[in-house]
Amino acid sequence: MTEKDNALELGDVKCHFAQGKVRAVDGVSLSVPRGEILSILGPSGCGKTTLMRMIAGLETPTQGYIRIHGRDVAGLTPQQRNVGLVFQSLAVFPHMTVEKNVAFGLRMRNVASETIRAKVRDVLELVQLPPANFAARWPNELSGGQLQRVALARTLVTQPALVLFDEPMAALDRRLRDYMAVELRAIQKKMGIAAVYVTHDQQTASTMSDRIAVMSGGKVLQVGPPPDIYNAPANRFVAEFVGDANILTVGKVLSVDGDISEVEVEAGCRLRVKACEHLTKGGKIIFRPGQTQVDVADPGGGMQAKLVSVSFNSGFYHWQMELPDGTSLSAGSTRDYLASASTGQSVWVSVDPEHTRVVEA
Ligand SMILES: Nc1ncnc2c1ncn2[C@@H]1O[C@H](COP(=O)(O)OP(=O)(O)OP(=O)(O)O)[C@@H](O)[C@H]1O
Repeated sequence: MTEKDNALELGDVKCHFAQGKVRAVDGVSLSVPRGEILSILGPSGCGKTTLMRMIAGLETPTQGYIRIHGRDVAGLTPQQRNVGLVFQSLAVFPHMTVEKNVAFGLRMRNVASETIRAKVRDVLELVQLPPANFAARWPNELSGGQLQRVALARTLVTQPALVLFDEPMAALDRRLRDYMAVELRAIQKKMGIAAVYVTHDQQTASTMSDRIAVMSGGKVLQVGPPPDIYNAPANRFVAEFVGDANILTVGKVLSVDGDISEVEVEAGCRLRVKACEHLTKGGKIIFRPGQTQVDVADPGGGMQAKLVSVSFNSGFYHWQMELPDGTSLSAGSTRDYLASASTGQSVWVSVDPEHTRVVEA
């Protein structure tokens, strides 16, 4: 892929505050190909908003370059960058109808009124707010999800080179947020505009994105498609941030047989894991609850644990176990493998070595 195919490129971008004492963004390099939606996922304070503000032209980088469709945007104003912003705080204008809200950006650009009317109608159809029902409504006559669509339509109507979303759905409830994530992705794909979506919510990031960049302490720790980030986390932070993870510490490597190695974990049991360069004392063995098996009898090579709790939610059984040293493990399945067990009883926990991953201590 050539640089021209990228809608956005960041090269070693830094933003330091307070004479360098606060390194809000500390050397981020990323590219977003045309038509892609990339999520920046990270906890509060990791530098997501500062990164977005630099792309939008609202904050000046301390170092590094930002290119939008191949053009270095240093020194350009937010308007000159032709970047669309959808921020949670950027509410729609309460004193304007839906149609006027959406038309606003085009009117500021002195577009002919006939063209404005046609474009506003098209974009309202696209965000599923049929103009016949919604064009004349006032913001206080809309639901949270509908308001979100108006904000999106208002940004898309100007056909920006890139759209930046900063937690626009944080105020919506879980169900609506999940629904809007699917919708937003469909609209973005239809328009073909590249987008960067900032969130601390891994579920929204997974649903929405082609790729996720996980950030912590001003740095990008891993970039990849959602399944890669989930199944092959680069380190413990990523593993725990993008879902539930069972984590055991390597005590001693007992044997290596090709790709598979048997280890004794610090919690005192033995486990077969996929061999890799981090397989040394202190390395962290990570496996997902959905890939963890539980049995009432030892299937061979299982770890004996105490069943602590059982719950059922959305079609999944969820079991919480404890190893003799108190380390917690969890497992989940649509089938009730422990139907005959009661809490407090011994069960066996095992995992296919193929589903384990060992990362640095
Ligand atoms: N203007 C500023 N002056 C000094 N420090 C700042 C400034 N803006 C941000 N910071 C600090 O930089 C760090 C990153 O802030 P940022 O707002 O980018 O994080 P975030 O990941 O977007 O967090 P949240 O999800 O809570 O919005 C924080 O420690 C913040 O306090």
